[in-house]
Amino acid sequence: MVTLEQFRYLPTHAVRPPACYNFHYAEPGMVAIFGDNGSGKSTLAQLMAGWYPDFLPGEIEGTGILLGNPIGQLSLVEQSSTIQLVQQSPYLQLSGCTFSVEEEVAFGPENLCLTETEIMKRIDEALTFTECQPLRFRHPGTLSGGETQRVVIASALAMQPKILILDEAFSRLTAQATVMLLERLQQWAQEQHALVVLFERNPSPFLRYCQQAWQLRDGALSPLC
Ligand SMILES: Nc1ncnc2c1ncn2[C@@H]1O[C@H](COP(=O)(O)OP(=O)(O)OP(=O)(O)O)[C@@H](O)[C@H]1O
Repeated sequence: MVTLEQFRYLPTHAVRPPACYNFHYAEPGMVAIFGDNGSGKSTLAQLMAGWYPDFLPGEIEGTGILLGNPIGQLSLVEQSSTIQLVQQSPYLQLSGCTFSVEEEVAFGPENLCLTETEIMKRIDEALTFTECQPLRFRHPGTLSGGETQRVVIASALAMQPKILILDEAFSRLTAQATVMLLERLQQWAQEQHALVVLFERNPSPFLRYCQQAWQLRDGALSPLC
């Protein structure tokens, strides 16, 4: 599903030498990439989410393939139905133009021109999955950090992506809610034949839910298990 071979991203006005990534994973399931603050996790997560070149200006070298498409070939909009990225700051990912959680989760699927029945089904499933049903009619702007984070994850799931990238997406959740979501995501990935890629600083509690893991350090990925 994701292949990076001698893949380098050279940002415009780079302040440090480019990292060289080697990464390949083609099975459904959950994997993780761990790295310290500033190790380049978010940049790699964005590259895997197809943000180059729309939101990552610069040059790329080497081979980078996402779901069979070379990185940079499809626009972000074209990729949104198959690849979703959830980032650390949930408030930045709300659309800002909806008045309820239900509308917020519907926002992506509505742009796919699905039937009303299919959209409602996806909303229901995503809200149940993330335990957001009680928030359904709340205004997104009134939610807590943890609630917003779960709504943003629900919005990504409602797109039924083949690659779901979660960049420190559990940072505002309780340990209990994190474990609940990890268990469900592990099962979801198998059922949907999808790949979940976690980007986190610490292996615990994430490592035990992953089929494979890597450490991002000094601009290179090395296998952790
Ligand atoms: N491939 C790269 N080549 C050159 N610079 C990079 C590359 N990847 C990241 N950087 C730069 O390194 C810095 C840290 O990157 P990034 O924000 O991706 O790290 P992070 O691990 O997500 O950090 P944090 O955990 O603090 O959020 C940024 O200034 C980014 O532009």
